Amino acid sequence: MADNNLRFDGRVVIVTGAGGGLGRSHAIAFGARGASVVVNDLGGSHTGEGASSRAADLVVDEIRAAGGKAVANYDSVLDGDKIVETAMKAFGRVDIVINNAGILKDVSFARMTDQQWNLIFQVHVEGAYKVLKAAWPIFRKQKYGRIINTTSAAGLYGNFGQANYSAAKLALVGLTQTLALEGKKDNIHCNVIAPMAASRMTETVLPPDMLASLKPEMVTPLVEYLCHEDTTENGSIFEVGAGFVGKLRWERTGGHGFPIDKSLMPEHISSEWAKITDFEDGRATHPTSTAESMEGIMANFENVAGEAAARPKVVSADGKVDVEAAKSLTFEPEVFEYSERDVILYNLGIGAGRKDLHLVYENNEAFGAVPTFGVIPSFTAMNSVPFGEILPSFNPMMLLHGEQYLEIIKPFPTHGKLTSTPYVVDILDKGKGCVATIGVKTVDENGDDICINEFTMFIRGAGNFGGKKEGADRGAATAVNQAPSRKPDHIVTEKTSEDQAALYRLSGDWNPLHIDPDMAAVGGFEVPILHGLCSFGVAGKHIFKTYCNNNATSFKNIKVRFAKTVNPGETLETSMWREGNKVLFQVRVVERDAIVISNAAVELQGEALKSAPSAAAAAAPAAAAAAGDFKSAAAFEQIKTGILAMSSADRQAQVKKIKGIFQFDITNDEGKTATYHIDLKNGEGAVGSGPASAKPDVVISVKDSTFVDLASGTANAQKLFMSGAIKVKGQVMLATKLGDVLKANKSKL
Ligand SMILES: CCCCCCC[C@@H](O)CC(=O)SCCNC(=O)CCNC(=O)[C@H](O)C(C)(C)COP(=O)(O)OP(=O)(O)OC[C@H]1O[C@@H](n2cnc3c(N)ncnc32)[C@H](O)[C@@H]1OP(=O)(O)O
Repeated sequence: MADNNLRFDGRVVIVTGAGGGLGRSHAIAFGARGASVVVNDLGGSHTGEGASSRAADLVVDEIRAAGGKAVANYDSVLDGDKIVETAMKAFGRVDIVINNAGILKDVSFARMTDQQWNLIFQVHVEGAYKVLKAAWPIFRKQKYGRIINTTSAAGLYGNFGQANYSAAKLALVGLTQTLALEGKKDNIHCNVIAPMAASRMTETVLPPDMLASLKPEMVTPLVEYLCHEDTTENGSIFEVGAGFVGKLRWERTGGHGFPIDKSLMPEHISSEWAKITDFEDGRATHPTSTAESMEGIMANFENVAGEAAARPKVVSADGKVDVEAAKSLTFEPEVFEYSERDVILYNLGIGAGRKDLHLVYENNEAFGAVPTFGVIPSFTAMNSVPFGEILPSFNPMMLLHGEQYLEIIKPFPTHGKLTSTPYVVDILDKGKGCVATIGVKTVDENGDDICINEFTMFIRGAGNFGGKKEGADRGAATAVNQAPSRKPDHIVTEKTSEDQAALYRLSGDWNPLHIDPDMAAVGGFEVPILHGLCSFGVAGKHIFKTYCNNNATSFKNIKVRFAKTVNPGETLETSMWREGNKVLFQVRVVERDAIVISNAAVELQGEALKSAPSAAAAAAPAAAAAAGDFKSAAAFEQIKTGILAMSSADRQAQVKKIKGIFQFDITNDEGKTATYHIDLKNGEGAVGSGPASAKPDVVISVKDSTFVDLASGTANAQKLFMSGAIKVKGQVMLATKLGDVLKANKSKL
């Protein structure tokens, strides 16, 4: 026997229609367990006629006699504010509302009058509304409220002679479910019960021997349980009576999706009727929200008949996947036209900021995308892959990005038009999920190859379709890339922003999983998660900075596995190990100590192979920089290697130590030369036109075809030069970078 430990001391309960039957039972039970009770009853008959105070008074007396606290209220539920006022006047608060009052006007639909219809709606629906409307602001303010609405089996299933009552009772289910959603954040819970009990109302529809066993006291305990402060149940429907308590939910068949590009005719419906109505074929689901209810409809958006009909069938009726048929499919190429704005947006989306001018400022000499940008043009190509057709069961909310491989063939221009064509690489059956890899080849306007991507998707719950478990070895794309056990050579830590996913999605991945809490909940996540490709970009940016001097040609390829999800706002820590021409890396979420990117590597090429520092190599120029030894061309080179490899905070600190006079002689195609100098004192200085007044420590001569004649208007030219608007190549880039750092240091420029 359970203890009587579900108490309601200090709580105030309103029970409507509490003069008899269920309401009386609820009121007495709450009174006995410490609650102060407002016993509302108009005192009318079960059909709504008459009014007397007696029914409510008797129940109040009963509660008081047992040592409880109660007051009577004789208002109609249509005056719900007066009932709530009674509670506030008598007890100063309201915690629980039990909408129990109701009447019947049973008559067959053929004979039902408007008045009979309207009256039932008034008492049941409008009455519940009025009481709740008055209590709601109190609940919200105190961040607490418990509501029970009372529906009926007649509402859930219909009942002969009760069209008005059935319709009104089902309205209360809708009211309950919406209030549960709206009240959740303020700790207001709302549930609905369909009781079966002997009462003045059921007397008219049930035989006497059944009524005897249907005591209201067998319903009330569920109401008490649902209204207790420890109960988390919210938005649920229960059937209760004669000692039975059960929860009710919706069930929907797997249904049938018709092609969206063909007109739908009743004959089509007829031909698929068996499937539309089959609850037993293992495809039925139990949607619990509007978002879940829409899943079937959303999945069907990709059901395009014209193209589908022309393609070989990949998934058989029994769910088997013909991978070879999938590989033979060809899909429409997608064009991605972009400008510097898109490059900046992408770089911002992966955490670049105003301090990374070469990533966010189009006029900066070194402006360009982090090489991981290569996933963006190809992402659009995913639009032409009919996932619903090639995967055994596809639900976009259950899709997680599993792995990514990107091979860079040619550096990306900062604007242009790229065309990407997808193809199926493999479809594996991993039991827990289906793992599908889609390749995408991207070419520029000349048809030259720019990059190749392989997107691997893990679709949870779509496995066990009898497919193969292992795919072929595809070199770097499937390399294991085990992180070494030694200490990382480099670690870069970066806190993502709470708005990271909101920003990243603007680069083309509009998946609602990353922005819409309801959709994330359908996928089983507490909050919208960060895009895998966003974390991928953040880590890629760390490697780009650490090993590549931000040189866009230094990534040959990059491969990652998304091992765990990341939430926007978490701190990503990239650990890096240089092994031959690879930088092996992994990413950890610091707050949860969880490895979120594993089995990852960047293969370096070109300059980066020569200059990419191991930990020891990086230390030497940094040490030189720290010692302030900048007065030789060699030391200047060290600045370049050492300082630019540092984090921006360290770099700023080092630049502050720089002393020296730097002179730049820039010659254009016509042989005109302009000279500028920077006199740095502790990292501060201004660009001057003409040769340095004292003997320069370093003279750098540069030829640049895009360099315009700077001989006139030097003050202006000087500004342009420092802003990077004038495009110069080679070492002058470094001067521009120094200029950036100087600006960041609030130099007098
Ligand atoms: C429509 C356009 C498409 C474009 C795609 C991009 C759309 C984006 O909007 C979507 C996203 O960005 S989602 C966010 C990024 N991704 C993630 O957060 C996924 C994180 N990973 C996980 O949760 C688990 O690894 C998880 C759940 C994936 C697997 O974990 P577990 O279920 O615990 O699996 P486990 O027991 O470890 O392994 C089972 C078998 O699966 C293989 N495997 C594991 N993780 C994998 C992964 N990430 N990718 C590929 N395969 C993976 C394992 O090797 C194992 O195989 P086997 O049994 O053969 O050893």
